[in-house]
Amino acid sequence: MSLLTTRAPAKINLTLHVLGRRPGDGYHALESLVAFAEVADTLELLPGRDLALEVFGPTAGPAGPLDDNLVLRAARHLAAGVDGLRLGAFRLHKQLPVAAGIGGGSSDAAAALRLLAELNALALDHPAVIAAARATGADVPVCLDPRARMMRGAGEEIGPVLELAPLPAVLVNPGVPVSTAPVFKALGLAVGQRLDGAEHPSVAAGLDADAVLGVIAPARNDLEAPALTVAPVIGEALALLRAQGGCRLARMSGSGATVFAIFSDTAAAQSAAGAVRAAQPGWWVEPTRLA
Ligand SMILES: C[C@@](CO)(OP(=O)(O)O)[C@H](O)COP(=O)(O)OP(=O)(O)OC[C@H]1O[C@@H](n2ccc(N)nc2=O)[C@H](O)[C@@H]1O
Ligand SMILES: Nc1ncnc2c1ncn2[C@@H]1O[C@H](COP(=O)(O)OP(=O)(O)O)[C@@H](O)[C@H]1O
Repeated sequence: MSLLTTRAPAKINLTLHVLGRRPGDGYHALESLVAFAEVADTLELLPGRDLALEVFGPTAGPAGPLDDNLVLRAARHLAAGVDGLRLGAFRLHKQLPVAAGIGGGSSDAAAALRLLAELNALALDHPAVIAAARATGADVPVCLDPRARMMRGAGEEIGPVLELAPLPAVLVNPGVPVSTAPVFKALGLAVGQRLDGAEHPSVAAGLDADAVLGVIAPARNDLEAPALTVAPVIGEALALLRAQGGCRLARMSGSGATVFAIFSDTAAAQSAAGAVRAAQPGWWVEPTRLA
């Protein structure tokens, strides 16, 4: 079989409610409306006997050692679950910011599972594929088929595709890597402790942009306050986006530091991205659509 290719889009948590900290594994129980951006890493697989990986692109260095790369980890988990799995050499073009709350590594891992599933004629809902996704990281299952949906539990419960209207948006990363674990830790929850914030609104399928805004505006990202204590520059990025014409909502994604803003239309998003780039030339700024 010849070269297989897929894109690994940035994951955006339009909402992220923390319900509490589970007894047992101590992971946090979440309720999150997840969508995906157009901006993406790219992953290729050249089928062959041995598992290999080459990483290149602007954020290849920050992604860390090759052997720890989530692409290889996901492939090894799947190989452990499927006898005689056909493998090959991956080539990852890494351009998403790393440790950024947009699940770049998780999306790369999910992309690796998609390519291996294709090569081995496995369905994406094959139990071994699901198990490998879960074993690789909490965010990997929702990235397997990257389309807007609800994510619950620690990330293992995935709702149906919601077919939301694409939202014109701008993503901004202020250049500070933020690891996920310290942000959850800064919430300060004891194992078994539950939080009683307002319930997550229910999200119907097929909503237009106004209706999506109506649903997410009163919801929240409960990791925003703890992330601000770890990286106060997140507050500057939010303020800059909120000051742009046509900005309807600005919020942090995941555990940060990337923030997103939803705009009234694509032209407003493009012009806001230009203004943010001019004000902060060192920041990562991407006009995009979320769906
Ligand atoms: C916060 C979220 C929201 O989508 O995204 P990111 O900010 O990472 O993009 C995810 O829950 C992150 O998923 P992921 O980055 O795959 O997490 P993992 O590698 O499995 O876990 C990293 C660490 O985060 C904590 N963790 C993660 C998920 C969760 N539901 N509860 C947790 O407490 C644990 O301390 C764990 O050791
Ligand atoms: N393919 C990959 N891309 C990015 N980071 C990776 C990858 N493989 C392993 N990692 C490691 O995973 C950690 C989390 O990365 P990432 O998925 O970018 O975080 P986040 O979900 O917060 O955006 C990084 O610190 C990095 O060392």
